[in-house]
Amino acid sequence: MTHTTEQSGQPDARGAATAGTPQTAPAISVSGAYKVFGRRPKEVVKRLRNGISREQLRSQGTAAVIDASFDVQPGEIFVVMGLSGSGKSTLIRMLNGLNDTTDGSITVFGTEVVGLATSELRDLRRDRMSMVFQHFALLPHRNVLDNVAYGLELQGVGLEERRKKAQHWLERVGLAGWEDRLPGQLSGGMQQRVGIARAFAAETDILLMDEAFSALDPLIRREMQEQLVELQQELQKTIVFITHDLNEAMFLGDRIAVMRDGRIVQVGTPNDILTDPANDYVAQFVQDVDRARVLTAGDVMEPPRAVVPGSAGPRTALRTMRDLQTSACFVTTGARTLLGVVRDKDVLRQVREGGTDLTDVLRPTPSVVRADQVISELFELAVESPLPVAVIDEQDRLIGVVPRVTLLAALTDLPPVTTEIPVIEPLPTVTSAMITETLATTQTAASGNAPLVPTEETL
Ligand SMILES: Nc1ncnc2c1ncn2[C@@H]1O[C@H](COP(=O)(O)OP(=O)(O)OP(=O)(O)O)[C@@H](O)[C@H]1O
Repeated sequence: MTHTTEQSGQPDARGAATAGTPQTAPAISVSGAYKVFGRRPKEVVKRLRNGISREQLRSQGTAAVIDASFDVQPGEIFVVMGLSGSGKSTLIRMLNGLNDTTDGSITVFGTEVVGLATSELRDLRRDRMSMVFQHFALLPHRNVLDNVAYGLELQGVGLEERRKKAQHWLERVGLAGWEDRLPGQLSGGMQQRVGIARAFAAETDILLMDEAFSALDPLIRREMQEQLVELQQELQKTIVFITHDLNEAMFLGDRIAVMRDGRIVQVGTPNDILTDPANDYVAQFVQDVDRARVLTAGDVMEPPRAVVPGSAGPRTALRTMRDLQTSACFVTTGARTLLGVVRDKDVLRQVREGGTDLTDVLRPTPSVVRADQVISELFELAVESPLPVAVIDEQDRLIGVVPRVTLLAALTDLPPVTTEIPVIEPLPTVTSAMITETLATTQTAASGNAPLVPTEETL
C-alpha cells in the first residue's frame, strides 16, 4: 500500500507509478522538506519538529509546507491536491527554487536544489523544468509564435530553429494559424494552449503545472485534460500537476499527494485514494468523485469463469454453460488468447448435429477492453451486449470480465469487486435439462446407436 497517514508518522510516499515495475532513479526526490514564511523560519521548523502545532506557531510564521517527503518517477504525472491554502503552490515552487526551502532536501535528477545559487536555479528552470501557470503568464507584446519560442530563446536556440519548433508545438495544441496574434486576442483556453506549447517546446524533462486548467471553463478544461493525457502518452514527461479539483487529480494523476494544512496526508494511485482513503479528511474529499472516470476495467474486473479452450470441443462448452447457468462462453487458445464467444443455442445445435470443432460456431466477442480503460467507457458496451465485457492484456489474453452488476456496484461505495455475489449473466436461453438430455442422447449416438437428428422444434 502506498498511502500514508498522519497517525503513522513518516510517509511512505516512494515508489513507481505502477506497482510492480522496477524502480528507476526518481526524477524528483523530496525529503523532509519545510517551508516557513516569517522572520525566524528555522526556529519554527525546530518547534514543529518538537511537536508544536502549526496553529500555535502562527504568530512566529506561516508553516506552508511541513515535512514533505515523496519521489516523482520519470514519466509520471504526479498530482498534488488540496484545498486552498494547504501549501500546494508553495511546494511546487520549492521544486524549481522559486521558493527557497527552509529545511530538508529536494533533488532533481540527483542534483540538490536546496541551497543552489540564483544563477544555477535559473539554469535549472531553463534547461530542466518548465512551468505552466494558472494565469498563463504570456508575454503580452510578443505574438503567439514568439511566446511559444521564448523558452528556446532563453536556451540560446537560433531564430530559425526555435520558430520551427514553436510552429510544430502550436500545431500540436491546435493553434495553427494563430501565430501572429497577440495573447490578448485569444480566449483563455487558447492562451493556456500557448502556455502548454511553450512548456513542451522548451523540451525540458520536467513540467510543473500550477492549477494550469483552473481558470478555464469546464468544457475547455476537460478538453485540455484529455489533450494533456494524449500528449503525455507520447512524450512521457515527468509532470507535477497542482490542482484543488479532485476529479482533475483523479483523471490526470498516476499518483496523487493529498495536502492538508501544509502536510502531505496521503500519497497513492487514484484507486488507492478512492478505495482506501487514509483518513476522514481524504474520505470526505473523495465522496463526490466521479468514480467512473477513475476506476479502470482492471480495478473492477472479476476472474472469467465461463471460459473454454477452443480445443475442448462443443460438449465441454455446453457442460460449462449448463453448470454456470449462462448462455455464453468465452473461447480462448491454450495460451488464453481470446478467440471469441460461443452461445448455448449454437453449441447445442452443433452437438446434436454431431459437430466436433467448437470454433465452427465461434462468434466475435461483442465487447473487449484493455485493463487500463476507465469504466465510463464500458457502459455503452455493457448496454449493447448482455455478455460481460471481456478484459484483455497486451497479448490479447483474457484476464478478466466485467459483468453489468459489477459495473453498477463500482459506481457506489460498495467494494468494487462483487465475487461474493453470484453473477448470472447472460441468462441461459436453453434449459439445463435440455442440455443434459442432449449430452446424454448424443453420447449414446456417439457410442453406436442411430444419430439423433434434431428438428427446429427440439431446439
Ligand atoms: N509569500 C508568502 N508569504 C507569507 N505567507 C505565504 C506566502 N505564500 C504563501 N503563504 C501562505 O502559505 C500557506 C500555503 O499557501 P499556498 O499558496 O502554497 O497554498 P495553496 O494550497 O497553493 O493554495 P491556493 O490554491 O489558494 O494557492 C497559506 O497559508 C499562505 O497564506
